[in-house]
Amino acid sequence: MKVGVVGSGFVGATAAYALTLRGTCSDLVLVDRDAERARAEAEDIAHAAPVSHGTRVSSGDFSALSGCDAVVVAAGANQKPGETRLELLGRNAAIFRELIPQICEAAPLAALIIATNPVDLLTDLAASYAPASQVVLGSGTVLDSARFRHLIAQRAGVDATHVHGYVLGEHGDSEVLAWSTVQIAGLGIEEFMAARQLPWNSALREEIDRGTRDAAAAIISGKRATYYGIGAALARIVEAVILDRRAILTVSGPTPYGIAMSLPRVVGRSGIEETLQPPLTAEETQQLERSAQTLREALGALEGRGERN
Ligand SMILES: NC(=O)C1=CN([C@@H]2O[C@H](COP(=O)(O)OP(=O)(O)OC[C@H]3O[C@@H](n4cnc5c(N)ncnc54)[C@H](O)[C@@H]3O)[C@@H](O)[C@H]2O)C=CC1
Ligand SMILES: CC(=O)C(=O)O
Repeated sequence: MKVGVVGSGFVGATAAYALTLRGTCSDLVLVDRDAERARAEAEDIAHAAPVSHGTRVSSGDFSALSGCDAVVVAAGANQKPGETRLELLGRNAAIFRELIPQICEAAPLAALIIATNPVDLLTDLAASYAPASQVVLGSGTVLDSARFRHLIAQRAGVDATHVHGYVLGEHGDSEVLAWSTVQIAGLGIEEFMAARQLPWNSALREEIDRGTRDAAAAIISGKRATYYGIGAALARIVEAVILDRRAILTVSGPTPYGIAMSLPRVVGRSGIEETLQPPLTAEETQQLERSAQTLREALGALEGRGERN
């Protein structure tokens, strides 16, 4: 299995490192318009291979992506403190117009896994710039769902891998924390906390909501970028695709709302194999519709400025 990473900055390099530590692929190639950066990151990550799974790690230009089964796309601008993800749209859409056709030409059989923000809109744009045969999906709210589960696990005092629950909609400020989907040991959050005699109330719920929604801004203000969480999430998504895991992940792709965003999906060799619609409360459904509206408006504004094509 061969995986490419285009954009070898904080996110791309960390995803490559996570893939190396997981032993997901035999070959990994890093590409960046800053070729020296890609070379240096590849060399550094390659030094982890002999003490992990022996992955062959290299760097190159687009032609080095030939034969890739999956390509992670993490090229483009990241947020500065105080900036929203949607504010990156114009800059990163311009990069994608040139970049996506080059990747698809070099690696026509690769599944493209988009991380660049705003990830839902760039997933939509990437799919429109790629041939119809190319699998394209976005990392969506896989990271947000992990943050949500982490914060719930802390309060519940259990292993986060045993906490289930989904963040849906935009990977961004309008995302929907679907509390009705949270399950621990087959119990809803309130039942679980009551069964363990742990405190649970609306203030704790609000604290988890804010902690999930504001996680990126809080990390960016402290260290300029987020990359460990998303690096691990991207490695997990790549693995689900190339190893046909049929994992349930909230990746971003087409929805009945007329825009790409996250819903729980079965992810395997052909990318999104199935989209699932959990039974949400009326309030969650409304929030999801508002999230879709936010994304449609942002894309409409880009089109209005003639910057889509
Ligand atoms: N989806 C998610 O959950 C997350 C997404 N991100 C997003 O990932 C993206 C990358 O973030 P960072 O790695 O922190 O930024 P970074 O600035 O560290 O890296 C971006 C890299 O892209 C490269 N690049 C730019 N244009 C290129 C092109 N045309 N061809 C090849 N390489 C190109 C740059 O040279 C740079 O090395 C941002 O848009 C950021 O917002 C970040 C964290 C989480
Ligand atoms: C930067 C970003 O999108 C995140 O960490 O969620």
